[in-house]
Amino acid sequence: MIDVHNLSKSFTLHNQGGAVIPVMASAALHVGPGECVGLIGQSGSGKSTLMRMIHGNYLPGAGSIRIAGVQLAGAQPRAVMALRRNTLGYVSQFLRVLPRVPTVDVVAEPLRILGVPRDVAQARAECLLWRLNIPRRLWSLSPTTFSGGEQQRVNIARGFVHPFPVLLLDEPTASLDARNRDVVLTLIAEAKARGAAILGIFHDEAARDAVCDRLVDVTGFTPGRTS
Ligand SMILES: Nc1ncnc2c1ncn2[C@@H]1O[C@H](COP(=O)(O)OP(=O)(O)OP(=O)(O)O)[C@@H](O)[C@H]1O
Repeated sequence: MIDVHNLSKSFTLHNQGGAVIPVMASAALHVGPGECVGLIGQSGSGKSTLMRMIHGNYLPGAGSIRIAGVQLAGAQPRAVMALRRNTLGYVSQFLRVLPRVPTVDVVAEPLRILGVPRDVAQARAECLLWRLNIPRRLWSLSPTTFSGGEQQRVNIARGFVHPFPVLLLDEPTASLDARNRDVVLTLIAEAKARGAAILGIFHDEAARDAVCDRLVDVTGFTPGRTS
């Protein structure tokens, strides 16, 4: 489902004399259906950069990224958007929403975009908000004023509302208490059970151990490394 081959990435710092910073070379990984793979490696080793390339936010310098058979590296923006709509879910730590949109609509939106009827999409959104312990009185309000943990849970609900075949999770349990962390781990386990391929960054080792089948150390993709 996720196949990365020979991926390289450098950043060019245009505001610092065009300095080129090589971050990654010859990166390779595979995540199959029903599998959760955790990215590990010291701070600055390139975990987020790899995740952003796989989500299509950063362009790789070279190499191949196939998501459910679709070549992402070099794909047209329209193809990337279609992949994100149907196949590739992404849960980041931070919620980005338009102001004044009610929480339940924020969560239901990925389903609405796919043409799911409003009542069905809202019911699924409400179920996730309930499971993630977002109080019902907040469902009709915009999440822009919610606490950090509440916003993260809204983001998780939005990420899990459609049964994406491929999921990218960037610190999905970062600011959650133990009770909500367990809910998220259950959602991940359920996604694996229905066959989703999941790639995650989890700084919380207990969470990582609970859901990851394998770990990939991105330090092994540091440019100039001989191993
Ligand atoms: N947009 C960018 N422009 C320039 N350099 C960048 C950019 N994004 C990341 N980098 C650099 O790439 C390297 C890898 O960063 P990245 O955020 O991927 O590491 P990480 O392993 O996710 O770190 P952490 O665990 O601290 O979040 C760092 O040296 C960082 O400074």
